[in-house]
Amino acid sequence: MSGDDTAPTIASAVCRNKDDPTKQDTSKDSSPQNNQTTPNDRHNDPYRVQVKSEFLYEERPAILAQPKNNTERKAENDNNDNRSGKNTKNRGQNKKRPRDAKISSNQKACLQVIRGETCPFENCKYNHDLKEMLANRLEDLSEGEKGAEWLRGECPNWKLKGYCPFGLMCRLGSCHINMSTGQNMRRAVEEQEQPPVNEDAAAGNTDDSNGTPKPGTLLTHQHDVKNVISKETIIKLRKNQYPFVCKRHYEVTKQNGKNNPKPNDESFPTEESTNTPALELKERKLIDFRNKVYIAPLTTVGNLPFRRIMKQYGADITCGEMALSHELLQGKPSEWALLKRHPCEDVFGVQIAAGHADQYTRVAELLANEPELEVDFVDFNLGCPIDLVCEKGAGASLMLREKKLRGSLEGVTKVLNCPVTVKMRTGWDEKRNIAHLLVPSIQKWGIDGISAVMIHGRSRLQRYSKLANWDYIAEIAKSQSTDLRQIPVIGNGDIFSYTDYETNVLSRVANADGDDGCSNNLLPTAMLGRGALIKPWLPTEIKERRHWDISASERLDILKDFVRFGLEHWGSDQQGVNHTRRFLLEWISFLHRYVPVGMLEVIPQKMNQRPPNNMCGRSDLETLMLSTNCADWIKISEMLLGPVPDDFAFEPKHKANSYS
Ligand SMILES: Cc1cc2nc3c(=O)[nH]c(=O)nc-3n(C[C@H](O)[C@H](O)[C@H](O)COP(=O)(O)O)c2cc1C
Repeated sequence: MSGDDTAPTIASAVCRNKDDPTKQDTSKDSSPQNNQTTPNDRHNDPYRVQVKSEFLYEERPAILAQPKNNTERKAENDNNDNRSGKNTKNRGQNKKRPRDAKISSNQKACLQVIRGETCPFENCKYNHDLKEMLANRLEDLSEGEKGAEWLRGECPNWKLKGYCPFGLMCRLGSCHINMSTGQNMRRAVEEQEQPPVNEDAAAGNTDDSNGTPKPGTLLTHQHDVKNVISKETIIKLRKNQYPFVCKRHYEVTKQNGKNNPKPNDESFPTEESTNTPALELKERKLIDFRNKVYIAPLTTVGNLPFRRIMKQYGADITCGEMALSHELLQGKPSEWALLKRHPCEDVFGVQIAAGHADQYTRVAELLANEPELEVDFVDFNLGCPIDLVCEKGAGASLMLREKKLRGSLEGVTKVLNCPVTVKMRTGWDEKRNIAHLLVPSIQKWGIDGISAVMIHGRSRLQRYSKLANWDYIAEIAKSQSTDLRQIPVIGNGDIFSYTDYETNVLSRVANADGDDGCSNNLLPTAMLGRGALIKPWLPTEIKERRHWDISASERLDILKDFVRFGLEHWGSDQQGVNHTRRFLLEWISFLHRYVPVGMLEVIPQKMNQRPPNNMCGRSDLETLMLSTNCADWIKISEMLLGPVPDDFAFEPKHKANSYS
């Protein structure tokens, strides 16, 4: 990754040495640190990050935004409530969603015009006047007083493919729009690929208000499902006409007794469907999880652009965000988009949550049948603690329903020829952990194709509070019968440095070879959750066994890459910019928790330690990146994506980024 310290406004504007404002950020020297720690007896609080005293300020640095007082906060909340139309038309919408720049229909280009054709629709509400649109076009993100200069000439689609399907709507379009005619240009690039983005999106043909595609629109910014599922399949799913192989489905549900489909159920097997030939079973592929860095599924923040960053920093295995089976079965593009894989993800899994065997099995059929969709493994979600998911019998509540779980695993493994993994918590309630009973049960079912069980070392009720219980994870790994095929166990929780990995995982893998007669199924695998979010370079640290004192400008470079990947993935028009900003801010709500190694009194920082709230970094940029204030995160987003509208607001979605 290139550390471009000279060009961007950002670097020159804020990346200064703390003592001498004229000096650039000198923390760029990122030589490996040894594992020396300096115990600080004076502040021996295990729940606080021990920061060197010179990095604690008494007077708030000018670079930081002033925190809001209670009156301002209340006014803002009231304003948000009004805007979201509380209890009226916007009920059910995520009220925390940032308010983005609105684009009227007239500002959107008609698809036909962008293509240089005549629009066949009489009442088309989109704009047909290229000249007018050109005159009213929003300026490039890199232009203007507060523009993100570093993006100049960087339309990612144009750069990569020689064509930007967003045409006039592209917020970086100066490089590919003929400014006198409004024509969207093409240029020859080696190995030119087909434009990957939907042209409906290019013309803005999506419903901005809630991100739902209009009828007939398949691909949208957020829901670009090209290379995931065919348009025909989506249509069949929406019309309830997908020809599931009900015979197998029937066999699976029959084992579960009471959940057999009723004769009137749409899923009840018909004469015809029970005669459908079984899917051809191919040889099952294997995945070796040992000595790998595996990025855990992470809803919202574990998106495709983030996973590309993780691959750059040494992640071996990646997994998509949790997808809900009933939404997949309804043919919802936004849900299918969660299964999208980037070519750099060489070992990629998808995670499915369902409460019933027939749902799991049907999704598996779709995964098996869709030629575009290539997944290396399918992960069962038995860990999601959210009420909405658990109430449907999915997520962590599936841990409590063994029969359903067994039927689901049998159904899915019969249909798929890729490995299946199960990710679970320790149990529902920490006082009654059950994973050490469930894992041996799964083993006894003798289902071929289950290649690993991942244990997040907390109960459902604990969510993210308390430390992950690694002793219990080791106990689970030893709980299986030695007479049967052993299922490998991967532990997960609180890995925030290479020493955490060595202490929690490697030492237990080594110790378990001991003479207590128990077999050792704990794999030497670094499964990262929040560690990857807060320190995306953590895979490198683990592989190189070092605490990396990465500089603020290097960290900014990571964010620049994310923005480039985001504009490529979500689109480079205003809506794509809005999505990219939103996901960037969600990520920063984790990233700010990192305290640079060079500022630490005691190395390494631990996941559960709360940093002091009066820290300043070694440069203004580092100080800004340490800020816990949303206003400062927005400021960072403005450096990267240009200014936000005046009434822009953001609140992070995930409570898991708290320290509690
Ligand atoms: C923001 C966030 C989103 C998550 N989303 C998922 C998910 O979609 N599926 C899942 O199985 N676990 C999810 N998890 C749990 C993680 O995969 C992981 O098990 C957990 O964070 C424990 O690891 P950690 O202590 O290293 O963070 C999520 C965790 C976080 C913080």
